[in-house]
Amino acid sequence: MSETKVYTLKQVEEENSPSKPLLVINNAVYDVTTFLNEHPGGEEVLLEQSGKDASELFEDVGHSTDAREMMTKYKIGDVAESDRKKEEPKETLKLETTDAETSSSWTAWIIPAALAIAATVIYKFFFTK
Ligand code: HEM
Repeated sequence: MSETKVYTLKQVEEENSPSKPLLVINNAVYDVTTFLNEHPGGEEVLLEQSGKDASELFEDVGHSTDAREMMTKYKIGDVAESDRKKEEPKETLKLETTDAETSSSWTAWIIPAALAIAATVIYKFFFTK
């Protein structure tokens, strides 16, 4: 825990071995060697994912807060900025979504407003007759 290194995904793959299984979860690197026997989900799933990014599977299981606290003991480093793929596209998508929502909300205002004006004009014609 004291030493925090920066790993590229390639380095994780290379340093990973059956005697030293490494996992990438949410952009952090974990050495689960001493945790294999303790994992309530079994050592097999950890070994299967070793050397890889297991974030999705880890989140799919819905690990508890206890599990998340526990994993800090096995953290040996972080994934290099250049290899952190997931965060960036999400931010870009969020911005795009916000833009689309903003423009569609304007459209959503213009259509009812136009309908209201049209209705007023039509009613006025009826009342004048
Ligand atoms: C360092 C990383 C990990 C830690 C500290 C950890 C810890 C735990 C803990 C404490 C539990 C018990 C339930 C809970 O408290 O949520 C659990 C269950 C489980 N874990 Fe993990 N886990 C890790 C990584 C993974 C990964 C990468 C996978 C899948 C590839 C996985 C699959 C499972 C499964 C399937 C269970 C459910 C077991 C059951 O309910 O029968 N875990 N884990």
